[in-house]
Amino acid sequence: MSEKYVVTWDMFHMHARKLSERLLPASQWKGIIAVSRGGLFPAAVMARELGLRHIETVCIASYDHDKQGELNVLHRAQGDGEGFIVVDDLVDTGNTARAIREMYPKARFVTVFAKPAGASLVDDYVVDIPQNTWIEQPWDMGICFVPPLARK
Ligand SMILES: O=P(O)(O)OC[C@H]1O[C@H](OP(=O)(O)OP(=O)(O)O)[C@H](O)[C@@H]1O
Ligand SMILES: O=c1[nH]c(=O)c2nc[nH]c2[nH]1
Ligand SMILES: [Mg+2]
Repeated sequence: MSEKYVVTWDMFHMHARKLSERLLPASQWKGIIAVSRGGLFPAAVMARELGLRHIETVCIASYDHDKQGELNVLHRAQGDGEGFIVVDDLVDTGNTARAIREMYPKARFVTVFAKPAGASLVDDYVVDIPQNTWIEQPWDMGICFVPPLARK
């Protein structure tokens, strides 16, 4: 990927709150299925905002840092997703989203970020990101010392 889009915790929180607002009224939902691990972060914010306490996971992995491999489903919440919000942090190529859609055809599937190749696979998302851009999520970063420009 040629570009980077750095996400701070503050911005992530703000976007996840915006996504929650669009899912009102909360009474229509039985709970949330988080696509672990990335989806755990927005799921926590959404659960708080919508007053939902039934949280399930579907544990699916495909990337070794930025290299995509085969989809590996380690655990899945039961059912067809009826009455549930399925949330992931982002949709990129759409491979994960396609698998999720098949598993939970009746759920409302949302993400915080979406790149063009996968955007049409989700019911809603907050931020458009170009396809050539890697999203650096706040949980993958840390605060570090930056030497002053004039240091020898
Ligand atoms: O649209 P795609 O190209 O499938 O990519 C999107 C998926 O990739 C990342 O998860 P990853 O598989 O890296 O696992 P993680 O959530 O545990 O970090 C991200 O959290 C999405 O789930
Ligand atoms: O942190 C991440 N940033 C991305 O842009 C991405 N695409 C797939 N998986 C991803 N993980
Ligand atoms: Mg993920």
